[in-house]
Amino acid sequence: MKKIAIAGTGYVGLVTGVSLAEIGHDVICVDKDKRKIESLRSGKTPIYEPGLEEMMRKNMQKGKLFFTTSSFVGFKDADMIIIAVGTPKDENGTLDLQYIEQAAKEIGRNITKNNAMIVTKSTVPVGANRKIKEWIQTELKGNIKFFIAANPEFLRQGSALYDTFHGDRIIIGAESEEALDSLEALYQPFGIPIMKTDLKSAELIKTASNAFLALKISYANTIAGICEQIGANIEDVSLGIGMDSRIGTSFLKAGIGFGGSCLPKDTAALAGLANEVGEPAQLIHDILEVNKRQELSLLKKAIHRFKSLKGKNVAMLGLSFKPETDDVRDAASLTLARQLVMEGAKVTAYDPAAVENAKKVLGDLIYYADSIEQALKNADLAFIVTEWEEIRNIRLNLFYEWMREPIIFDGRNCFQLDKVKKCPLEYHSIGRPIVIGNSNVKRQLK
Ligand SMILES: NC(=O)c1ccc[n+]([C@@H]2O[C@H](COP(=O)([O-])OP(=O)(O)OC[C@H]3O[C@@H](n4cnc5c(N)ncnc54)[C@H](O)[C@@H]3O)[C@@H](O)[C@H]2O)c1
Ligand SMILES: O=c1ccn([C@@H]2O[C@H](COP(=O)(O)OP(=O)(O)O[C@H]3O[C@H](CO)[C@@H](O)[C@H](O)[C@H]3O)[C@@H](O)[C@H]2O)c(=O)[nH]1
Repeated sequence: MKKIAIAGTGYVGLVTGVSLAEIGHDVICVDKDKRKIESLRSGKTPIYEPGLEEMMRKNMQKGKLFFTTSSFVGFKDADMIIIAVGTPKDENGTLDLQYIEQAAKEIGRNITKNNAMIVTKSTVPVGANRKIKEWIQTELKGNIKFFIAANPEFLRQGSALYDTFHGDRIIIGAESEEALDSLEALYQPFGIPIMKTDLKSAELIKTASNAFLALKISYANTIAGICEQIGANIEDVSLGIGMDSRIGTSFLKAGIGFGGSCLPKDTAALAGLANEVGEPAQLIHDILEVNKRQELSLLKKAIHRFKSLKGKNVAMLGLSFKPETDDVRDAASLTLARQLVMEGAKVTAYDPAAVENAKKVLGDLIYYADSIEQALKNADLAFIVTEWEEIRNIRLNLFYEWMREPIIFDGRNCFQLDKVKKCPLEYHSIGRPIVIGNSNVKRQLK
């Protein structure tokens, strides 16, 4: 069993640390954020991820998993150090390597073991691992030999643990056979296909994969726009397209656009790389353009429907960028909320997990509700932004009972049109015909 240190204890670092402890390694997670480390030490995960807290506590109790703010304590005698710090977008849209540089230099200053493996899991631009090697080298205190490897992460938030144990592939890029073999041995117990390649190819696989997923979504959203014009149904069209196994049904779900900390950022980074190397890629820019338009597509429909949203009470159901996470980074809800307020609407939002994070970004620009009912009470219209199960399972009649006007703009196509038709609702969704529900039922309900 190896002594493994993880630099950065966010979504990726924590899930990786917990999973490696679970298969028997001795893991220490290092993070600069004192509050995060305190919370982790007390057995509380600072992020919401199904199953994570339980598995974390189990491995802490077994003495397999530790947390520290000290790079010295974390890195000094590690056999392997996994870099999982953030790589946010900088002002030019490229990936900011400042945290990677800090972490690499701290690793260089503190490692003592010969032949230590330094593995980058953070999403980095092509060529970053070579820079990491140099940053480590400049700080080394003696003649210590180390290896570097690129090992991009493909987990999805909301199913991060599941993905770690059941992912489609593990990509390892390195300069030496020794490094490739050592990482392959580490990952073999997961039983997931492992692909070995060179450093640059591994780095590119990550951003190119995310941009392809984003491409599929923007494609579905483009086709959804056509469906709206001709009266077709995107749900059927996407299914029909995806049943061709060369295309596949996943990531063809039309909606209010893709968000999160990865798809938008990595697609922009790939477009930037293409420009930088003299291979301008309009296709990749267009993925982002379509998404920007898509985020405001429901708002456009609402403005068209009401002429003005000034003074309207708007309920917003869902704030996180997708269900089963409290993350609001690059979430469509943020763009939509800001725009609605600019239009003069009063927005009351509900989310089962993401209110605290949304408050950090939106502050008191909008109101926050503790329940779906509270958000919908007396609303003139409602937007559905995140398809949490609790939201998908709302009894449709409750929109009618609670809202002043049961007019819904559903950005996630949560409800089947034939069910909506039986209820007293006005229902606008994405890539599907508008439904004006049964007004006889409306009277019965009253
Ligand atoms: N979130 C995802 O689903 C996901 C999936 C695959 C890849 N990635 C990539 O993985 C990387 C990490 O993403 P995340 O979402 O886990 O980030 P995050 O922001 O949740 O966590 C990053 C952590 O690194 C810490 N940190 C920063 N500098 C440090 C340093 N010098 N030493 C120790 N800790 C330091 C921060 O305090 C923070 O806790 C990014 O490159 C991201 O693009 C993310
Ligand atoms: O058919 C679809 C699928 C997704 N989405 C949206 O796309 C965004 C991203 O979803 P998803 O990819 O499931 O979430 P992430 O957790 O951001 O995961 C992506 O980004 C991670 C970080 O790089 C990668 O590791 C994962 O493989 C990659 O799926 C969300 O807003 C979804 O609502 C759609 O609109 N339609």
